[in-house]
Parts: sequence; structure tokens; C-alpha cells
Amino acid sequence: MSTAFTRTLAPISDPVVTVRALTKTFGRGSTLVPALRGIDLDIGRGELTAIMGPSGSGKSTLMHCIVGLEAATSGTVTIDGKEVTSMKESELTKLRRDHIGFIFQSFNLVPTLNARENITLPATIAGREIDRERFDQVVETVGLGDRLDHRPTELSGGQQQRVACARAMVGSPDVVFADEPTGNLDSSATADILQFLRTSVDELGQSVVMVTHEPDAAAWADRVVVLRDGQILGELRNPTRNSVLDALRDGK
Ligand SMILES: Nc1ncnc2c1ncn2[C@@H]1O[C@H](COP(=O)(O)OP(=O)(O)OP(=O)(O)O)[C@@H](O)[C@H]1O
Repeated sequence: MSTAFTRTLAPISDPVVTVRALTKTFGRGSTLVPALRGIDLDIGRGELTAIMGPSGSGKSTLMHCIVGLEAATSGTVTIDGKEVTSMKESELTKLRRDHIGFIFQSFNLVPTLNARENITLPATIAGREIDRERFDQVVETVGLGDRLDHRPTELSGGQQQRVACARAMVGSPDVVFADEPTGNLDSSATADILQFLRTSVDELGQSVVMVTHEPDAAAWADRVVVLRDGQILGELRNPTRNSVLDALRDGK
């Protein structure tokens, strides 16, 4: 059932990510840019959360601060009980390697490796054993079974993004961050990827956060969080394309 846009965020029990009073200011002196202006946000475990908002509203900055790619100016971020904002660079590298999955708009596959090798690359680099059962489960969910020996150039854009999705999920990360994951795909490949993200949440219990500009993509989420001018404008549960469009209009 679709619900209305609310300005106050409903409490989340057992969140996987907790953000408190987060600010990020770029530059100094007369060139100060307040990109995040006090964000309080919990991300639900085992949910697909979409982050939306106009260009420049702070979506990327928020994601980068959550995973420690940008240092916050003030405030705290916790991922599955680990406080990201107090970590040293070496701890952040380990956190991103062992506990976070990333899916980018541009796939970011290694051209000389086949699909199977691309999926297992992060584990190979970390010297970690691949859990066979998880590998088979993820490859089946993503529908890549007969393409594992192909290199990226032998795959369509949609298939390449499925490889990138499998790579992000195979290590059972605490949370997967997807930055405009369907931005480079046609409508049929887009539907495949969104269906996969949905299934990974519903059947594998994966927690996923997706930044998107597309109301159609956001409608696949359990919850849409809308940012504006570096602040949280509100949220929408069980979104539909139309309720997302209304929520974005509400913020104007
Ligand atoms: N490295 C940086 N140095 C200075 N300003 C920055 C930097 N990165 C982002 N900003 C500024 O911070 C604000 C938020 O940018 P951000 O990229 O997070 O927005 P966004 O919502 O992700 O936008 P888009 O949808 O266009 O990707 C913008 O005003 C942007 O110009």
C-alpha cells in the first residue's frame, strides 16, 4: 500500500546505518559550500532505500561521508555498529573492502578479466575465501550462469552491470551502495537491475542504498528519502512513481 510523503522520519528499529548531526562543508573563507547541513538518518536493515533530490542537494556527498570517502566536518556515521567517523584511513580501507559493496553507474569492471574473475576480484585482493554457496546464489539471482567465462566487452551493458551487482553482493556486505546504477542502461536492462536489487533484498536479506534521479527506479524501493539543500526534506514509504513525483514537487 502506498503511503504519503512525511517531513518527519519514522523510527527504524535495528538500522544498519546510523547518521547523526552530519555536516560537510567544502572550501574555506568566502568559498564555503555547506553540502550537508545536519543530517539525521537511519537506514533500515534488509531494505532497499532510495536517496533522491535535485542536483547539488548533497546525495553523493552523503554517500561519500557514510563510507568514509569524504571526511565529515562534524557528526557521526555508524555502519553495523562500527563508527566510521572516528576511523583512521587504514581502518576505512578495510571497512570498505570487507563490509561495503559498491555499484557505480559506469560498471567499473576490469576488461582483461572474465565475469567470474571480476565478481571474485575483491575477495582475491583481500585474500579471502569465496563462499561457494553465496557465489552460486548471487550468480543465479543475477541471471549470469552462462556468461561467467565472458569478458566485459563480450557482454551487453545490462549484463556488465549484473556482473558489477554480483561483485558488490558476493561478500555478503553489511550494506551495498548503488550510485545511479541504471543511469547508463536502456529501459529493459534497467528493469533487470532493479529487479535484481529488489530480489537481493527480499531473498538474500541484503541492505541496499541507491541514489537515483529516476522516479521509476525509486518506485522499486521500500523507502525514498528526499534531500534538498543538504538537509532531509522527508520520506516516502512504499513509493509509487506518482507518489515519488508528488514528493519531489512538494519539496519545491
Ligand atoms: N569536492 C567538492 N568541492 C567543493 N564543493 C563540492 C565538492 N563536492 C560537492 N560539492 C558541492 O556540494 C554540494 C552537494 O554536491 P553533491 O555532489 O553531493 O550533490 P548531488 O545531490 O549528488 O548532485 P548530483 O545529483 O548532481 O550528482 C554542491 O553544491 C556541490 O557543488
